[in-house]
Amino acid sequence: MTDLSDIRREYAKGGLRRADLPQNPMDLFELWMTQARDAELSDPTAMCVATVDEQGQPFQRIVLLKRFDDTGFVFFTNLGSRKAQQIAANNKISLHFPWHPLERQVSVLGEAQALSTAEVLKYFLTRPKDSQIAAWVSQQSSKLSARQVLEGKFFEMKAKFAKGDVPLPSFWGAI
Ligand SMILES: Cc1cc2nc3c(=O)[nH]c(=O)nc-3n(C[C@H](O)[C@H](O)[C@H](O)COP(=O)(O)O)c2cc1C
Repeated sequence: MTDLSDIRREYAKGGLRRADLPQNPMDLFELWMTQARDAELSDPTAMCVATVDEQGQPFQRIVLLKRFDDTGFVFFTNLGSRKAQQIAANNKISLHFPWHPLERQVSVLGEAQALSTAEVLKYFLTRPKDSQIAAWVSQQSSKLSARQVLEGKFFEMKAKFAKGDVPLPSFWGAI
């Protein structure tokens, strides 16, 4: 067994005092997100989303948080993906922000629900054109025979949508 027990450091950035906790935990999240951005952490919006399959087996993957407010946290994904399918069967999920360079982490428990197409479209239109095209190409959670297949599909779609706007794929959404 590989022994990593000699990897350790002091965690001395200071603790969390009950007196410093705001009434609404989202206010603290907002402050900590601002601090994570100010600290120039790489990917401060990256969070692990845990879902479970029919056997109750959890699986986690990174997604990017795109919005949050008192009603919840929003990320965008392929609606045919494993995560979307697992959420459709069991919408209990957990989010985790690993802000360990700041000696912090945030865990969120809750129930996922899909955003309306109108809300998804609003965000989709703000994405760079290549990201819009990538949404068409990425069949998440399925096996690829070769990387070139994916790249080939991307360039095929790029040519197809060279002129005009890229439409919102029906299989792309937000949770
Ligand atoms: C830094 C990073 C950011 C990612 N952001 C997203 C995202 O915002 N939405 C998404 O669907 N997948 C994102 N992914 C890919 C997911 O981690 C995952 O591989 C993919 O969504 C398929 O997951 P699933 O098969 O469990 O559904 C990201 C991966 C990395 C490494």
